[in-house]
Amino acid sequence: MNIALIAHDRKKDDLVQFVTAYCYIFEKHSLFATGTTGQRIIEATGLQVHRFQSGPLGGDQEIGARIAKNEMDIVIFFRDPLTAQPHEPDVSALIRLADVYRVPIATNMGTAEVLIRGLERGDIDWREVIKNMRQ
Ligand SMILES: O=C(CO)COP(=O)(O)O
Repeated sequence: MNIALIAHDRKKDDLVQFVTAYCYIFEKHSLFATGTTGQRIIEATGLQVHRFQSGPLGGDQEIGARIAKNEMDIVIFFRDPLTAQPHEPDVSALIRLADVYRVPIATNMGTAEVLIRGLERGDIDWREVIKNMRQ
């Protein structure tokens, strides 16, 4: 599965902790991230992560484009709801596209936990079926 990992600055420690804890699951999948988030994950875990641009420079839009092409299966996006983001329209657009294409998205650690355990159990295998149907 292709998994997008994104965190706003004040949530990056949480995401690094989360990915570290579930490293044994993440290592079985293809990981993508916005620039700085990806760098932090690589440094902390040694996992292979494809990095897009940093969020404010278009990284959210790049991930959104992958969703629109049905190339992203899961999005884990630890948003900071208490800090204004200069690229808020990009953030909204990414979340909107995940809803348009029914891509499972977690915007906080509580939901991410459920999502990643579901992934491990095979609850998200239907994504592979959808991808094969559209090919
Ligand atoms: O701003 C972001 C998402 O909206 C994250 O971007 P960075 O991972 O480059 O900090």
